[in-house]
Amino acid sequence: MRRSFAPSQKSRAVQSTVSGSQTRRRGTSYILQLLNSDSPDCEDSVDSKESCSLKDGFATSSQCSQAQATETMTDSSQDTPISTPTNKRFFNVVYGKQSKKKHKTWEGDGVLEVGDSVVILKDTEGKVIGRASGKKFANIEEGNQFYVGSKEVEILDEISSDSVPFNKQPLKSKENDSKESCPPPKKKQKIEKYGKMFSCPVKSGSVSDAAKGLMMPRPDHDHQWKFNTENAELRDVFIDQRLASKLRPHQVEGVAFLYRCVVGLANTDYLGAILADEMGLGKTLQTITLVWTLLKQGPYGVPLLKRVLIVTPSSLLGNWNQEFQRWLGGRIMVYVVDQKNKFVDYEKQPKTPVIIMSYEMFVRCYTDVSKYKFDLVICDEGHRLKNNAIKASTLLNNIDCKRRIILTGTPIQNNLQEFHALVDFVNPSILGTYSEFRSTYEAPIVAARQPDANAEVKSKGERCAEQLNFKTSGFILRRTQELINKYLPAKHEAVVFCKPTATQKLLYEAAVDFWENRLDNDCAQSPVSHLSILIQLKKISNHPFLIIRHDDGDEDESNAEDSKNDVSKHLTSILESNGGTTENDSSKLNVLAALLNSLRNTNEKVVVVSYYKQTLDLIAAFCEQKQYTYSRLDGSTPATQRTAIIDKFNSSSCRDNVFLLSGKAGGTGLNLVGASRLVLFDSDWNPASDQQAMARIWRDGQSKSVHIYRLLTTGSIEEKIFQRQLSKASLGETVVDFVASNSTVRLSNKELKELFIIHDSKCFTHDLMECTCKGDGTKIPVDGDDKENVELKEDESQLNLKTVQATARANLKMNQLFHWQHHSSPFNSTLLKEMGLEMAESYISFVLRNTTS
Ligand SMILES: Nc1ncnc2c1ncn2[C@@H]1O[C@H](COP(=O)(O)OP(=O)(O)OP(=O)(O)O)[C@@H](O)[C@H]1O
Ligand SMILES: [Mg+2]
Repeated sequence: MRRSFAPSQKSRAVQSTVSGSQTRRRGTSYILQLLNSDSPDCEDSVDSKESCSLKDGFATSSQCSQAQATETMTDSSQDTPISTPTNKRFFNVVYGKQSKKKHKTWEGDGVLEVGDSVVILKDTEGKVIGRASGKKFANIEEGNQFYVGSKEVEILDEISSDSVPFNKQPLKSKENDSKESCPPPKKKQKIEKYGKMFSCPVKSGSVSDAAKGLMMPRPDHDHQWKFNTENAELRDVFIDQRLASKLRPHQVEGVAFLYRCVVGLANTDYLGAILADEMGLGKTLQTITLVWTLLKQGPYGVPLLKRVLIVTPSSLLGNWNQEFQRWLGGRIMVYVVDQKNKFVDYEKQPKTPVIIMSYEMFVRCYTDVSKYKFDLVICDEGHRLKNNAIKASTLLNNIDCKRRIILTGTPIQNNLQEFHALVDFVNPSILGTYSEFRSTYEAPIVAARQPDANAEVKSKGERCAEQLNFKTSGFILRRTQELINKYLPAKHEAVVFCKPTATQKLLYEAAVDFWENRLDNDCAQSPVSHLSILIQLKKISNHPFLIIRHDDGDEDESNAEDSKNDVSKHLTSILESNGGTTENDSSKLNVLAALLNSLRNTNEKVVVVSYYKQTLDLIAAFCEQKQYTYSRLDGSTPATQRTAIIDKFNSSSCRDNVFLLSGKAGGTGLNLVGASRLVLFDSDWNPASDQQAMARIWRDGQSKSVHIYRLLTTGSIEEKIFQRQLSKASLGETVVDFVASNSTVRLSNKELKELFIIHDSKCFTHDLMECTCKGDGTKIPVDGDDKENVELKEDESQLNLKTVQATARANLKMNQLFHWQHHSSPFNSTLLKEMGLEMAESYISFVLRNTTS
């Protein structure tokens, strides 16, 4: 009996064909379509022992992302015997020796060719490095880590076949190297000049008085000493009035900050900056303003910049171009490198001052790009440079340009090593080598966060954090979203706790029992990894359909051991003996169904975010069955189509009801203001990813009130991830204040059990808060200061909130929930109606709700 989801290439139109007849089904539905798929056999390929060191305790945050990564790999996949070029997928990867280390050292960049049953790892020249077969890889997604032959690989992103470097003719190198270099500054007698500086008159900038906008800070004597080697007259630099009049106050401050950094007013030796404003604060406009200003002006008369390189994720190329047009109209020439606009053709118009290209394209065209001189390099969504072993990172580092800006809404996700990598990119060596940094800052800060740290260790850690903060605050700026609340329409956020259905409960409990039984030392069978259980619990929470085991009988020997322990096989047989599954078996899907139904005859559009391709396939099938039209953007969407898909969906003429978005592929940077509702169907271990995804619709340009729904299966692993996020989000925030998250917590089996079991409650989170409200939405007055120290009730099941040492801000974050409305079922008559969830009442046990207006 073989069942499968359609492969990714086909997933937009769900594959529905006939297979064996042994499946037990209830009713006809899109599930039926899926079950009837004729796509060939599938199998899960759980390889948790290798992919994630989740052995004796709970995963660290990066382990968790690995866990997820592996999880996506375990989804069922197509198993077509012959792999043809048309059904191949290609991914940029980094590869290296197999290692269980959290921070891996990668050997190089490569490309992974994924056929239906074979994956081939090649280096960027096309040389084969390794192969793997016998497992199915159709659901590989960005961030996955696994082994191919003797190598370990990490998936960076999916690329189309024509983007594969060795599938292409090498780009033609230019006959005439048009490298433009700034003339070397004439050496001058600095002593003389310094004396002259004091009397140097300051003239107005190159813009006319009428057009004068905001004035930028003036250089001090040190700056003049170092940079005004020509002894030129000082000029005041103004932000063009046409732009200045558009900037929000925080953006004026942001532009001035960037100006101080890249001009060298903050530090004459280091000219880099990180603009780490939260999502939607307009980092693009701030950057464009800086670029425009310095392309026209400079503190010593001549414009500071001639040529600027902007590197961005491919899905944002169009966005950057549009933003340049929006704010500057035709006043600036921008060269966007894409499939049509080759980089080699830039030599025909080398005076175009701004080049925008994707990270992948930058790597491919590096030889040509490096022939040009750049005065400023900007890396959008630059947190991807946190891994300095990635080729893009190394090559960008090689660019001979001291002025570097990273833009990111989520600067630190896991640890201080990543932070060091980002800082080292913008201001090389400012914090020393990583090993120096580790001994000076990271080790004491992390030690201070250990549960058993004594007072001395704690105080040393705090001192180091303060020093680090001080050392970096001059070139890192982060502001929070509250700054733009007043410019945006109301935002209604809700965490919707969805009661598990009977099938979900049955499977959930069976999975935990299965794991527990195998823990028993006397048990003849080997234990089941915690990771496999986590995977299954998350699948069950999304929809029982996702656990169905696809047994194709061609497992090789290495899989035999896994299959013996195979929990999904066990669960599949339980599901089948229980009569199979229908769409009603997922409470979250029922809630989504109710929402879509309530919006059917309106012009409101909904973004639905999931981190799992298989779940997006399922929702796509659901939409088709219910005749909702949808757009979709995931890792397999070619870069060339992304902008068009987004623009089409945002346009008022587009009638699509739904936008299916992969949280991994499209979470960052996108503007999806065409939709006014967003459903986060599942959550990531990393709160920053969820925040990124949820910020896509509540941005400047949004004209309607927005509704954001985070769906959690009540009492399940999802709720526990949410609880962990509440703690970790706060840690993440303080990381810019440089207090690192200590993510090396391990849990005992007893603690793991607490984590795995489903809690029978309307809202486990509310229970842990020990909130005394009646759950009728009436807020209990909270004295902010008194509540400052309220934490979740100590409980072993809380993912060791205590041991990750929730900071004061973590408490504050948790406390924010006290300011939300708490609604327990049965609900008052208007609540669910207002939320568009009236039809889903029987599936919802609790709602946490908040409005920002
Ligand atoms: N001053 C402004 N007035 C009107 N609209 C603005 C202003 N600043 C930014 N915007 C708009 O706000 C939206 C979000 O801006 P942008 O994409 O630059 O955010 P971001 O900070 O880069 O967020 P993310 O981290 O999600 O990429 C864009 O549509 C942009 O045009
Ligand atoms: Mg952005």
